[in-house]
Amino acid sequence: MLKVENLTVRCGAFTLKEITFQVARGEFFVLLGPTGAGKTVLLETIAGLHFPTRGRVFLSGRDVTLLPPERREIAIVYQDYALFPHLKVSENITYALRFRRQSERKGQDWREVVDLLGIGHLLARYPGSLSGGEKQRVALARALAAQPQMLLLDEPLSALDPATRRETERELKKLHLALGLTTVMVTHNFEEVFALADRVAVILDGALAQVGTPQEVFRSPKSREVARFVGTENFYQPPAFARPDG
Ligand SMILES: Nc1ncnc2c1ncn2[C@@H]1O[C@H](COP(=O)(O)OP(=O)(O)OP(=O)(O)O)[C@@H](O)[C@H]1O
Repeated sequence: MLKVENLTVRCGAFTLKEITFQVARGEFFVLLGPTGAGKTVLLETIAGLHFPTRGRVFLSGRDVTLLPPERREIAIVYQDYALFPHLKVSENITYALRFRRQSERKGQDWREVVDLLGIGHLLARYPGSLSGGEKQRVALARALAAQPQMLLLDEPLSALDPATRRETERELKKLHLALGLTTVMVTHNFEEVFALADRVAVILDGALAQVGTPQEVFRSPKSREVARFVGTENFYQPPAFARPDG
């Protein structure tokens, strides 16, 4: 579904180095790493908001490396929701559909997404009157109404209080199971990885340090750096063979 091949991206003084991984259709894939590791730059390169200096991005076998964002059929949702304050919730959700012909619309109707997210009662309200959790659901509904091939989420839950965060996490899981949409999410929250991810990629200092299921990455970190990041105490690397002097 998504194939990222040898991706190198320069962003100011920062470089994302030779990133290669694949995400299967319907998979929930998480990019995990400390602050400044390059997760957002990677996500935005997949979305077409940065262009790589080397490497390729393929979506369903199509090389989209040089395509602008609007031709990739990808939706991206940020932690700050980015809703239009002067438009009602319903207008926010249907915003991207205004220029589409009926014949181009496929899959589920936006009202089904509204039902799945339980936000039907909010349609006539303006974003300013919504709670953080409600805004995030509306932002998700707006992204999904455009019927993307893939959903990108940049720390979608990090602005929420712990209780709302867990509730929205469950909603996200439910939505993913219902729609089967290929999803790539950025986070530095370990709990979210275990609650949502089929597989996780650990990004450290602009490089991909390990990819695997959450269990594989947390129980068997491949390097001292990954072990340190995931907080594994019992990482053991046999000492190098000591050569006798002389
Ligand atoms: N447009 C830009 N111009 C210059 N440097 C940038 C730009 N965007 C990102 N960077 C730099 O690239 C590096 C990686 O940033 P990025 O936002 O991808 O990190 P992150 O892993 O998503 O961190 P966080 O978890 O804090 O969001 C940072 O050092 C950042 O300052």
